[in-house]
Formats: sequence, structure tokens, C-alpha cells
Amino acid sequence: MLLGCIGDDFTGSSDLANTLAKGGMRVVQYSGVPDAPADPSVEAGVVALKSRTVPVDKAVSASLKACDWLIEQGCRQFVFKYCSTFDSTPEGNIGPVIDALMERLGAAVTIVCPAFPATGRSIYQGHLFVKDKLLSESGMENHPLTPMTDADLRRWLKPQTKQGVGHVGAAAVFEGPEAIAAGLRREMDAGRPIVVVDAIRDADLFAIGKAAKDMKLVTGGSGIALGLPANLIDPATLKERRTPWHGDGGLAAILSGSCSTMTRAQVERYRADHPSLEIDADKLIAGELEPEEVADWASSAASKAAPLIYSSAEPDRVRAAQERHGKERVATAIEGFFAEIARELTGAGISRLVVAGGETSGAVVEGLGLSALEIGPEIAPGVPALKASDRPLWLTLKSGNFGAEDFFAEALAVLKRRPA
Ligand SMILES: Nc1ncnc2c1ncn2[C@@H]1O[C@H](COP(=O)(O)OP(=O)(O)OP(=O)(O)O)[C@@H](O)[C@H]1O
Ligand SMILES: O=C(O)[C@@H](O)C(=O)CO
Repeated sequence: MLLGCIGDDFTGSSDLANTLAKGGMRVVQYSGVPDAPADPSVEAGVVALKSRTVPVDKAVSASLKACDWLIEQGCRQFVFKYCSTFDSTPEGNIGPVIDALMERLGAAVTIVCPAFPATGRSIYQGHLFVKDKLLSESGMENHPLTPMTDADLRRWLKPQTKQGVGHVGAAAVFEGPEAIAAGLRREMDAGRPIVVVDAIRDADLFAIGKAAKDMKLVTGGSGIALGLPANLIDPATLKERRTPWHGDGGLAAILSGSCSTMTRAQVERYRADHPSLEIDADKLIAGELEPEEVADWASSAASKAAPLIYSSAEPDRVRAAQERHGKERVATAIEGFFAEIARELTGAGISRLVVAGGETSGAVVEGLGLSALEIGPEIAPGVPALKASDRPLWLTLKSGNFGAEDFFAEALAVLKRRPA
């Protein structure tokens, strides 16, 4: 294995795996840290963790465990993948995990770059934008678990890390890899080894990738990986690496626990002409919803059209439920419910699953006990089709704000695609 990646959630990990696969690498996404060595043909291993919103010490220990396994697989370079909207709180978990990984890997400097231009995430003057809005005015300020109320990544990161936070600005990035490398050295020498790097276009990320050729650890959104495959594999061998995608036309269902603006639009669009069922947080906590009953309803609906089961709700409703029952309690109840439904549905013969939301996807994949996922074609920027490596199950894990309004229908179509 050449490149070892640690993703702080499951959708984000598949986003990164997608970028690396498109770059020509043979990629496998693992659910948690595998307990056996990787297949020797794997060039990039992405260990998906559910560490974005767990307590800091748990995120650090899980990330170090993943790092140690990747070191054992012989990786030369490491990527820590977090959200392109930098989902974190003043306590963590991005900063503490970076500190711990740098120490474990002996990395003297690292890059912080969540930019993902294809989905409108760019960084300028150290500030993160989502399309034409500052992160803190993009809807992310209402996130149920990690409300992002400041777009200045340097300021947001400072309380999270023991180390100095530096910055390499757009002027150096536009100049190219040498200027970027010089900027990184300058910040490191000045005692600011965690360096936020501006990036607005894919070209900037390719240049940053070149500058990072000899870095032990890079961190960011999936965009940070755009330039890495070219440092590690021979482009002349690209063609023979592509394996055809064999999807499946079996019964399908959609599970959505994401409350993001885009997911809510996707839910509205799909709901308009497909069977759907809302999981109401209050009813769930009151014990008025049984996963078996919901799964029975979905299984019978699936023979006509893929049903949608969703807890996705407006920010006001999410906040009200959290105030009534506690943030953790609601999240745990909903995630556990989706995991149980996924088990019931796959047990009843559903072979295509579309899951929306990182935490939700983590709960579903862990609940199903899927240990490794193969990477298929891209459905939308940052969202690949996936195939469970140990059973006939085709799925996709959609990040909250990714995909167009018709994403669910589009995903179902790609999951059943077969070679022409
Ligand atoms: N109606 C609801 N009320 C309160 N919390 C909810 C509700 N529906 C879902 N949640 C919780 O909100 C969280 C949503 O996070 P999740 O990561 O799944 O989606 P997301 O943040 O939009 O996606 P991503 O992390 O990929 O951007 C989950 O923990 C989920 O259980
Ligand atoms: O980077 C992103 O935005 C996504 O891959 C993600 O991590 C959302 O959970």
C-alpha cells in the first residue's frame, strides 16, 4: 500500500476514495481498522472511522490505531480526511487528531486544506467559502452536531491544537508548487507547522499535491488528494487499472438521516412521487416507532418503487427535538434506528441502498458489519457507487450537502448500471 488514508466519517471516506480511484489508484475503503493485512494489490487504503463527533480522546485513539495499521501496510504517505466544511467544534476533533498523527508520523509540518471546488468549497485568505457564501452563513451554522459559526479556518482551528497555525495564501498557490513549498517551510520555521493553504480551483489543489510530494501527512477534504496519485503511480499504467462496474437491478431503499439544506431538497423532490415515510424524533424517543414495522412497510413498498425513509428535518425542528431530549440522545436513537432498518431490509432481500448523511452512513455500514467497500463510478461530485466486498449489496453513502436535487433517482440508476 502506498497511500494510507484516515477518514473521520464514512461518506467523507468514500468521497476521498472516489478522488483517488478517479486518479487511477486501486482503492479500498475499510469500515474501521481491519484486523488483517490488506490485499497486496491495494495502492490506497481508506480507513473510514466514525470519529468526527465522538469525544476527543476516542477520535485520537481511533485515528492512531488506523495510522498504525496503515504504517504496517507499508504506506509512504498519509492523508487525514475531514469534511470540506471543516465540521468540528472548539474542542476538536480535527486539531487534536492532526496533533496526534503528526507526532506518530514524525511529521514536522502539515497542510490543512478542506477545499473542494467541484462542490463549491474554496479557501481564500484563510476563510472557507461554500459557493459564494462564507461557511458561517452557508447553512452550516445550523448543523445539528457541529455548527460552523466562523469561516476563518485559522481562528477556528487555534483552540483545537497545541501547535501554531500558519497560512499560505492564494498568491503563493497561484505561483505553483515551489512557492507553496517555500511558504510551508517559512510557516514551519516560524513555529506554525499546521498550515492552512488557500485553494480556489482544482489547478491549485494539483499544485498543492505536487508541493506535498515528500510530506508525511497531508490533511483536508477530498480535493487535497487530487494531486497525490501522480506522485505515487505511473500514469502510463492507468488504463489497465480500470475495472468495469457491475451494478445490480434488485430491490432498493433510501435512508436519509441528513438534515442539510441539500438533502432536505432531495428528500422533497423524491417524496413528491415515490413512497416515503418520516421518522419523527419525538415519536421515536417515545418508543412509538418499531424498526420491524417500518422495514415491513418499506419491503412491501419496494416491489413497486424504492421507498424513502427519512428523519431529515428543518433546523427549527431539529433544535426543538435536541432541546427536548438532548443532542446525543436524539442522534444516537435515530442512527441506531437506521442501522436496524438497514439490517432488516437487507435481510428481506434489498440489494441496493442509498444512504444520506455521514453519521447516518457510519451507523448503517457498521450496523450491517460491512468490512470493506469497492469503489465504483461517480454518481455526483464526491459520491461514488460502492459495492460491499463480502456480499451482494450495492450502495452509496451521500455526504449531506452533495448531489443535485434528483440525486436519489440518479443514484438508484447508477447502482444498477452494467457494462455496455
Ligand atoms: N429530525 C432530527 N432531529 C434531530 N437530529 C436528527 C434528526 N434527523 C437526523 N438527526 C441527526 O443529525 C445528524 C445528521 O448527521 P449526518 O452526518 O448523518 O448528516 P450530515 O451532517 O448532513 O451529513 P455529512 O456529515 O455527510 O455532511 C445525525 O446524527 C442524525 O441522527
Ligand atoms: O468533504 C465533504 O464535504 C464530505 O466528503 C464529507 O466529509 C461529508 O461528511
